[in-house]
Amino acid sequence: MVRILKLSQLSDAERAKLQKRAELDIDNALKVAQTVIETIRERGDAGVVDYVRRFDYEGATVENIKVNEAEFERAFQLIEPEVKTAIEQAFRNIQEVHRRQMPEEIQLAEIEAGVFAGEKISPIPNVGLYVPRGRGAFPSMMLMLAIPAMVAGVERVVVCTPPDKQGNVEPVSLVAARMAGVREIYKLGGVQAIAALALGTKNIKRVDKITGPCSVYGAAAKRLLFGTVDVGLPAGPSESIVLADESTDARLAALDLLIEAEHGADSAALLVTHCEQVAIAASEYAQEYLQKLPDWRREFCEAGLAAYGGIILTDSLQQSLDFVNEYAPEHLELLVSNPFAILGKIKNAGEILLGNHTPSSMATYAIGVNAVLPTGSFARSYSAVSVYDFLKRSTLAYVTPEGFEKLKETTKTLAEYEGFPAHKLAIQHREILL
Ligand SMILES: NC(=O)C1=CN([C@@H]2O[C@H](COP(=O)(O)OP(=O)(O)OC[C@H]3O[C@@H](n4cnc5c(N)ncnc54)[C@H](O)[C@@H]3O)[C@@H](O)[C@H]2O)C=CC1
Ligand SMILES: N[C@@H](Cc1c[nH]c[nH+]1)C(=O)O
Ligand SMILES: [Zn+2]
Repeated sequence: MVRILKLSQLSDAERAKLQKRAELDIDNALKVAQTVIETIRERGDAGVVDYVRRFDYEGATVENIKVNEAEFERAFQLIEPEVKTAIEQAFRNIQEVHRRQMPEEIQLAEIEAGVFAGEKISPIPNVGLYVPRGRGAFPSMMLMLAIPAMVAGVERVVVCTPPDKQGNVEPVSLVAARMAGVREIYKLGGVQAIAALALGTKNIKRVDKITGPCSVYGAAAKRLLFGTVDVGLPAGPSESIVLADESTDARLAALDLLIEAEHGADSAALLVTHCEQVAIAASEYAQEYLQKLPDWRREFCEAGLAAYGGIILTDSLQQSLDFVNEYAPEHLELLVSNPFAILGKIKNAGEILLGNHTPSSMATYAIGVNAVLPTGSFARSYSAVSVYDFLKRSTLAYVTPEGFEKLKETTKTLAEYEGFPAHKLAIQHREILL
């Protein structure tokens, strides 16, 4: 049985524990990350290689940590035809979604007569994408990061992803990267990846921004290198809420609970409902479906559901909605009779999936919406990865002689008040010079 927790009977401490999820035990990882970062700062490529050898691939050398052309070609040979077809459809949909996000390059509006203001959008010149590979292969994450970067027009896209023990990068990720036009891939994971991208070495030029989900080690490195590089959204252990009402098919609720739970023992998979029958039935079905999973994934589910997840029984749909908004889940499935009717009440969620035919696995792989999402309650303020993660905005202004007349007194008055005489002079002299 998956545990059923009655929300009204939870103590404040129990509620806070749920809310916290698997708060990364980052202290130990911070110590490791500090040492690795300092070594890479001092020893550059040699330091990077030492840590690849220690953590991932014993045969790493300065030469072989960059994926070469032969490896890309081999990846295209290795990929199964049905996987290639699937990747192609995913690619098309992700590209379409992100193309539609692209704003106009230049926006300029007349604010008052002769005063034009707006923005110019430009891509970030160099970005590093982190594609994880600890507890699974993630070609889907390669697509979710590389496609928006490509659509945004980033000039240099660098990918870091851990090698396996034989020194190989997962081949479908290589195919996905190449389809998106990525040419520069390093076989680096965890701290050494983030440090190399942030600090730069002789062989790996530094980037302006790093984005991508990672485990606690990558997260620790990002925390320490914040200030040296833009580290993007906080995307850690996966979490979801399936919201159910009396109309929900408990089998669907149970299935979708397990989508999240199987990611890892640190995943937070929650089913939230005010309907006791649905809660009990879903708990039983989940037990049944768990038996269909391989041992290691089932163990992840059991551990995560007992520690951070489970079924939350509320008193009403409104209480369920309040819980959702307080929790701010990465993924939210509305498995209720009329999801559109309650959509307006959802305030905080990284992703909102509506109805019975929109399970979060489909959003992860095929729909086209981005599956790199903020976790750990950061969906309160951060958004899914999008083209905006790879763009920045310069404000833009143009003032005509007519506009100058309209703004000059205000500018002089405020410059005088703030005590900036050169600011005022630039206006006064223009009145004479122009
Ligand atoms: N929020 C989101 O959108 C997404 C989140 N995720 C999350 O990202 C995370 C990915 O983590 P992983 O699968 O573990 O992959 P990972 O690639 O982040 O971690 C593997 C790396 O960790 C390093 N490492 C492992 N043990 C170490 C040790 N003892 N000391 C120092 N470094 C060590 C190694 O260098 C290795 O390359 C998961 O929590 C997953 O749920 C994954 C996809 C999407
Ligand atoms: N759904 C995952 C990402 C994933 C990729 N592959 C499988 N799952 C997440 O939100 O973290
Ligand atoms: Zn997933």
